[in-house]
Amino acid sequence: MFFCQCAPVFPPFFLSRQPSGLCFLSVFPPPLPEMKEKNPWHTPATIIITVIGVIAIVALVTVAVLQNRPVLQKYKYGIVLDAGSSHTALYIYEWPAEKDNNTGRVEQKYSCKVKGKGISSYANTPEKAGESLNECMQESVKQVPKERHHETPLYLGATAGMRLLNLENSLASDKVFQAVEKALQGFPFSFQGARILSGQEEGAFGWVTVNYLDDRLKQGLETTGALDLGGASTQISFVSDNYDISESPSNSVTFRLYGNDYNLYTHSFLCYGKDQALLMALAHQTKSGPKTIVDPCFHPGYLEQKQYSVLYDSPCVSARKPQNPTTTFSHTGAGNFTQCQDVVKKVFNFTSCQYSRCSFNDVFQPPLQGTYGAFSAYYFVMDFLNLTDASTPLETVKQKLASYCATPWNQIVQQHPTIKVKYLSEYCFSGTYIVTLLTEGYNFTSESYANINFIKEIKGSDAGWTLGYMLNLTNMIPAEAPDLPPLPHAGYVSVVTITALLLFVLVILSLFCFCPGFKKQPHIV
Ligand SMILES: Nc1nc2c(ncn2[C@@H]2O[C@H](COP(=O)(O)OP(=O)(O)OP(=O)(O)O)[C@@H](O)[C@H]2O)c(=O)[nH]1
Repeated sequence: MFFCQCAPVFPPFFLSRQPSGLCFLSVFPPPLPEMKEKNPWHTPATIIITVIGVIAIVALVTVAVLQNRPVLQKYKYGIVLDAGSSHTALYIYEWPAEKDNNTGRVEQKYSCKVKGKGISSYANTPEKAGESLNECMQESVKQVPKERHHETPLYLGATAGMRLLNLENSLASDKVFQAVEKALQGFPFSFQGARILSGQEEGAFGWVTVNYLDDRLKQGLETTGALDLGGASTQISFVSDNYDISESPSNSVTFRLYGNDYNLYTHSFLCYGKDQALLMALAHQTKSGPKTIVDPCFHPGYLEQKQYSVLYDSPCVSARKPQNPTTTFSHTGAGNFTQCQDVVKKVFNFTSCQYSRCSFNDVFQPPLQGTYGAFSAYYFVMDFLNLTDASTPLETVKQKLASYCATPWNQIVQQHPTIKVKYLSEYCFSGTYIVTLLTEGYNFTSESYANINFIKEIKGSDAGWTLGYMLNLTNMIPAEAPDLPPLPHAGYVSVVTITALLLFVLVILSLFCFCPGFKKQPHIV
């Protein structure tokens, strides 16, 4: 039977040979032989192994430390211009450069509100549409690091304002786009074109944005619906388990994102943004071409001279223009919420529905489901009215609106001296319109109204279609879930280091215990 020579190990441990011949690890030194032995640590093999071991441990620890050191992040960028009916906004998004095709989180780095009105308002002076973008674009040049300029995609998406202009005068719409494209090509970014988004795209990308920012897509959680109220159109998008696509295929958008399939219901109502809805409500009240209207949606004491030509300029109302009206009319307020709701209801058609169920205007809508994020003008208006708290019951919302609408105009102006008079005068109408659209239009009840969250942004990024649009065009959301390694990086390095250390100790022990080549007879001097 082979028993090893008891060889030296690292202090403070000692290997001592028992009478049976086996070696035992002990903290006590073996009894000194009567003969004087040469120090066994000084054998060449032991020294070489120890040095290699120490170098290996130092190397492993260095690698582990370096690997886990926070590295200076490099980012990539994307720019999207939201050319809306009321104004244009620019957004810069950034994400870690090394993760751009799957796991990296895209965040809004910067936003800029273009001065002036939306690009559709420049139909008669298209070159000014291009010029209007210069200030925000120049700021973008500073915001994006120079070395990234040429690879930063730049997109312009136009929504309902340009949809309406295109319907009304497609030549004028083309000229506005030409001017805008020429202006954007003058910047050092990778310009990817300017185009009108369909209402369906606007709704679907708004839904993608909200659910992406909430991390619902990556984690495969139940999604939240998206309610977007613009100036000229409004969108509703949600996933409903009871949505039979065959009933209305045009409202369906299907996605496969991170390995999950989504069948989204979405609809965009052109002319039902809050500015166009106000024009429709005014058109309803001026059908006969009166000189004065007493509008329940405006505060008592409000008085403004308005022009018929401006009111009926929009294609949403132009067909209803009264015959031979006077040039102007006096727009006065009565401040009555209930009567205002009656006026607002007139802009919807609730009577015709060729489907199993409808929202309004003969548009199919499946049963509402889950929670909703309501953004853009939903947020601006409800935030001003202090009605964004989801715990406020619908009845209380209506009461507060009634009290706000009844407040005299001069009092309102005094209470809010810094707010633009145009915005201020319209909050009574806008609030009433929002409540009516949600309850009478989309069929939210007192109960389901509590599922609506009025939001401006999520985790620092604005809610809206722009982020979803860019994520789609840059393929930033994979159809399949990325294969993630079973261990995080730090865990992987730790496991490797500990395993290597254990192996090293094991090798040393086995060398001395089982390898005859390493047997060393004590030198007797
Ligand atoms: N009170 C208030 N209203 C705002 C503000 N910004 C925009 N609005 C108004 O809110 C409405 C919606 O604005 P946006 O979401 O920018 O809509 P848009 O993109 O111009 O319109 P669409 O082309 O229909 O999408 C418009 O009537 C704007 O005039 C704000 O800061 N405060």
